[in-house]
Amino acid sequence: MSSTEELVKLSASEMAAKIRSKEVSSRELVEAELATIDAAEPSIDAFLHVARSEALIQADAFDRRLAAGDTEGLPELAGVPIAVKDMIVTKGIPTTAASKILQGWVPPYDATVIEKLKAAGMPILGKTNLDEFAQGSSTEHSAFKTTKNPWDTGRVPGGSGGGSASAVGAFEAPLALGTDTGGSIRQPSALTGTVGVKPTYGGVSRYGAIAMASSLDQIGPVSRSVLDAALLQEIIGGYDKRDSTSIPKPVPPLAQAAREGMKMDLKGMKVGLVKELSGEGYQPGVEARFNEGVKLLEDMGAEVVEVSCPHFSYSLAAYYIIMPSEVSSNLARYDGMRYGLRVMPPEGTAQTAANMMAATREAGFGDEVKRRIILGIYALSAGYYDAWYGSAQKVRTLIIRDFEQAFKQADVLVSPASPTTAFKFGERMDDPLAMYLSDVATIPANMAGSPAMSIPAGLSDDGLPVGFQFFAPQMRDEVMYKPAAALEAALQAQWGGPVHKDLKTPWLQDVK
Ligand SMILES: NC(=O)C[C@H](N)C(=O)O
Repeated sequence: MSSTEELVKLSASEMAAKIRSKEVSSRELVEAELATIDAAEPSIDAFLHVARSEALIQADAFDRRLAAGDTEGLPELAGVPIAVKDMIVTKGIPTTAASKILQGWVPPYDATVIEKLKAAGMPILGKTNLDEFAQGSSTEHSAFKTTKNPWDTGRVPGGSGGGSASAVGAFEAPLALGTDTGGSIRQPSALTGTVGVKPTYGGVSRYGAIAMASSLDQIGPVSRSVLDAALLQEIIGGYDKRDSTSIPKPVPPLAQAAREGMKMDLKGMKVGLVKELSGEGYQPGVEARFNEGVKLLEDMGAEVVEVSCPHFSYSLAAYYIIMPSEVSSNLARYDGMRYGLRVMPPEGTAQTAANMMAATREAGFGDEVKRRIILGIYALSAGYYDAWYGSAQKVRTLIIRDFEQAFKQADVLVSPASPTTAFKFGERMDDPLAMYLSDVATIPANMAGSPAMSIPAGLSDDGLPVGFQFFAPQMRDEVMYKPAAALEAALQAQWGGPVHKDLKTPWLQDVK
């Protein structure tokens, strides 16, 4: 039996191989991750809730199934534990969206992706921290705690899914689920040296994902390797009749594409460098690592061309009209009537339903959420609707056309995933625009509904991880997995292992 540290540093597919060869049980893996969580949480704070007993029960059930030889239909990652962003509902396990307004709510049902994880025999370790209702880029807007970046605990892990990214980055979980509305999987992955994928819109069911901006939201994988992300997306993806935007098509062969990529041969592939996603505002160390990555793609036989997507420059502005509009409508359901917090109006005020709702929302929502609800209501109000919301929707169409044009010139597009490395706590909290700009490179894919992913591209001059982003055409997610796996392999050959081999993990020292 390996030590806890050795075990938790394995990739998910390596863990799965050890389960199959009976070297470890699912229970042993869960126990190792729980011990790591206990040791890491005082410094990392990635979890809002650790589902200790549920995870052990699920692991034992899987181990019994394996012992009985009942393995039919089980995917490759069967038995491997996973963490889940607290934006996804889990039956019997508290789900808060990191908001006081949902504190204490225990969902009576599972999201489709959770049902699929359970069917795959994957124990759920717990629920990870996020910016309240997934609104933010640093996880500092959580109503409960701030998650630290394992590469420097004085810095943010990105957001909104900083909890999932840090949990995977700090070896508290081999895998996690996130949600990505404007970059909330990819930007935290870039900042923590993990792999983060936003699948095609409609490729993974949103049933049971707490709605932020429904036309943009998408659930996706966080992992420490490209192959692990592919294997996980194959498990959670596919048609679901309970999500009206779900695409009735099978999941593309993602793991096969990743394995193809690991052969490091990209002859015949055209890679498009997105001109608008570099230059001003991009940290020199980020651009340097990105350019080296592009060079490696070329060395493996890819042809690199520059493509222009002129309307990408408007995507942040249009996103900040469309997203708050949808937020203002989706968050209207938190009315103190049905679930979560209820605050009665102060004494001396009329005890009406309207006053109760106002008091509940005043106490239950944080400042960033209130800011977006106000922006959204304004953008949708009579007289402003056409000017704001209507124009933003037109920009969205132009962004979709930019992608269509670009994919005529290249098979896959690339850019840095985040213009900067991880920033310090507090640095962007008083300046919402600076915070919003963190997502400038990730938002275009959400606007177009197309798939995109970030993989580690090494460390910048400041010693912090840099994310390399790939974009693929809609419903062709496999197209990005091949070059991503190839680049990962080429980089690892250069570094002598995955990027996190250089991560100092003092919290693991005392874990037995
Ligand atoms: N959920 C996301 O992708 C959110 C994005 N970072 C935002 O603040 O809107």
